[in-house]
Amino acid sequence: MSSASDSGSAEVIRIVSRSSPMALAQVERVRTELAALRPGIRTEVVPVTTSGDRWMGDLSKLGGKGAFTKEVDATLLAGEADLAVHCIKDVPADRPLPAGTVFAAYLKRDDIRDAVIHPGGLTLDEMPAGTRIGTSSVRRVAQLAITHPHVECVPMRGNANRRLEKLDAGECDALMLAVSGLERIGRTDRISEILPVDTMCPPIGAGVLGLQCREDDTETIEAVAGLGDAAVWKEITAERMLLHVLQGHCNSPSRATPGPNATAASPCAPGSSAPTARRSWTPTNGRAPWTRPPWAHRSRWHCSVRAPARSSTRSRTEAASRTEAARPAPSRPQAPVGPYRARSRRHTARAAWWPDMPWTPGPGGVAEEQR
Ligand SMILES: NCc1[nH]cc(CCC(=O)O)c1CC(=O)O
Repeated sequence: MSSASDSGSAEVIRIVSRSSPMALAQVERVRTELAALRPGIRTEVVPVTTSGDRWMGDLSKLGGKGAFTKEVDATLLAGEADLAVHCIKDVPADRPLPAGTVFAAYLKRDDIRDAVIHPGGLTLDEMPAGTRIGTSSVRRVAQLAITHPHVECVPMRGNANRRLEKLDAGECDALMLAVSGLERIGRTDRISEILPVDTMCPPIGAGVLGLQCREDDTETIEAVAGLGDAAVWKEITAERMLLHVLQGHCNSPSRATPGPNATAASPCAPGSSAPTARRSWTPTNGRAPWTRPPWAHRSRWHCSVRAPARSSTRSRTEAASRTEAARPAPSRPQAPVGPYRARSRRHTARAAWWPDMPWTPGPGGVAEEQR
């Protein structure tokens, strides 16, 4: 937060976000809620264009990760803004938040479901074979392949307003978009069908906005923390932990049903043609992978629960006289076999920060509860 020298004692929070109509609507929600909570604080908007907005090709070719968040994070870290508003769905969970930033709050959750938009008002079941659904989402493509194999998915990028224009221009016959996003841009009138979550399981983080601050900016963190919803904080922490263990991201076919009663999650579309569908976590070692990921021995988190070293029968002196190099390497858990093992090996370095990501400290005592 910064004090505006020109307006006396008034405090200003500069809010950075993508510049799409949906993102700007999200910022307006934050400004309205903040105005009610902290009427003394002024807000300014800093819109930025992200690489995800600029690149109209396949998102996975951009590295697929953080395409909608990188430039926003950079603006926050550069001190050109004090608060970033992100769709949690777009924030990678297979890596930590950019160093020096934290989430101060997750807002109350919106609708988590996906909608179908067909100009003639048809539902998926009513659509003739070969109907072209405009979506580039691996998750949507994979699930449609199971439930509605008669329709065809065609790549479709651009912000939601732009996609609606492309639909009207005949680039596809129907669209799939998040209900929450359509609510934000005021276009729920275009919805022809809302899909239940067991037909189209939502992505991790669906319908949730996160408020990200610099971690040393306690003033802003304290100012906006009150906008957060405690139940959503728990849901998002659990969901992002899951995505982290799967090493998934917004362009991998992982799905989770969020909500207080939902704990189930699965990689979608086994056997689907989506290349990342191979990233199934089906345990090959008879153990649920999230209980102890194969790289967990690298982490402080796991160290703290590691079994004590086997007691030695050698005398203390004998043990002490042994050189460091001669000491046997600490035993490590056997990695599971199969593709999961190959992957975990490759990601060992990145996995070293495992304990930091999901346990991002939160304000208002939530962090205490998490530990
Ligand atoms: N990557 C675009 C994006 N990021 C978040 C949402 C929807 C809103 C949300 O779930 O928060 C959308 C649009 C869409 O999927 O239709």
